[in-house]
Amino acid sequence: MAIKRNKITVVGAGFTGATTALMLAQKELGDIVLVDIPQLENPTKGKALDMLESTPVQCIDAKITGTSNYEDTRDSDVVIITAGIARKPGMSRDDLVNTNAGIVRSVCENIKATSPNSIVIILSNPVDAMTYVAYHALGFPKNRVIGQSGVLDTARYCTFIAQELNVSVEDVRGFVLGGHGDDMVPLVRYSNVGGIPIEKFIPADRIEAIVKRTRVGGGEIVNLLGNGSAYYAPAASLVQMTEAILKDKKRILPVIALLQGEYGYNDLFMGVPTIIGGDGIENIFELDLTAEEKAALDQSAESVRSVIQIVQG
Ligand SMILES: NC(=O)C1=CN([C@@H]2O[C@H](COP(=O)(O)OP(=O)(O)OC[C@H]3O[C@@H](n4cnc5c(N)ncnc54)[C@H](O)[C@@H]3O)[C@@H](O)[C@H]2O)C=CC1
Ligand SMILES: O=C([O-])CC(=O)C(=O)O
Repeated sequence: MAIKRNKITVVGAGFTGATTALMLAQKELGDIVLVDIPQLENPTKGKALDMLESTPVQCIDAKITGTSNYEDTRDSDVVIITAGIARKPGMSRDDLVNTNAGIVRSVCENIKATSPNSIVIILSNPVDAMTYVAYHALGFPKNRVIGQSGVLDTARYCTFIAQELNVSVEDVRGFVLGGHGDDMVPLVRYSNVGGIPIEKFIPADRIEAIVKRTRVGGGEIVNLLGNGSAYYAPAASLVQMTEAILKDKKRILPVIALLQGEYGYNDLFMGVPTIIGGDGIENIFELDLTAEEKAALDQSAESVRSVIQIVQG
């Protein structure tokens, strides 16, 4: 039997989508189809061709194509949705909800028709609510609909810890729970450097500053860029999730999952630690939380719920 190459579709060929496509290719995770709207078909083809022409230089074997026709995405193994508008300084992610809900819904109808067996990763903001929209539009089992927030938020948190201690980022471990908003919950108690709790190294006021900076990490980049939002670290996060799926790595990653009783929440999409492998979300870990941590998570859950209510109409 011939061994099949992985096929990965990236919907939205803007900053995050194009960067993700290139990073996926650089890891040789499969052949990549980049999709955008018909009005942007030529620029999308141009970006894909430009990336493809970099492959001999980079010694990469990956086909990269651009299109606006979902037929070209047929039977993708993984579909990444980055389609939608991004915020500008002064806006919150929630300001994007109505526009992006319409976009994500229409994209998902196409994906459902052409790649019914795919695992779908959603990036478009406000991402917890967009993952809800995608889940309902796709009708796929919950393990195959995954939102990206925690990998990125954790990457920012770990960057700041490594900077604070001037140690390798490789030795920093931690994770961030909750919604992808300013009340997300970096879990200090479960964070360590080389296995040693960060509280042994970093004074409480500095930890508090790192937690605060993590919570507004997206906004910090938005303010610096001036005309859009982050894309390098978001793309790297999407690639890590895709690799975990396609290589069935069973990585422990914080992602947005449908909660049905976990942590006491029902029918809520929010960031929690999971096992990510060939079946998508293969398990959700329920951690013991202190009363303070649970109260912070409740507040984040409430924020997510209020945005989900907008898309419920
Ligand atoms: N969850 C997260 O951690 C993050 C989420 N984001 C979100 O990702 C989204 C994309 O961000 P960027 O790539 O920077 O924006 P961008 O504006 O550079 O690209 C978005 C692309 O989506 C395309 N698009 C719009 N409607 C479409 C449709 N119906 N079908 C296909 N493509 C469509 C646009 O033409 C554009 O090329 C935004 O909503 C942003 O807020 C960005 C970074 C991190
Ligand atoms: O901040 C934004 O609008 C984009 C995003 O979600 C992030 O970078 O965390």
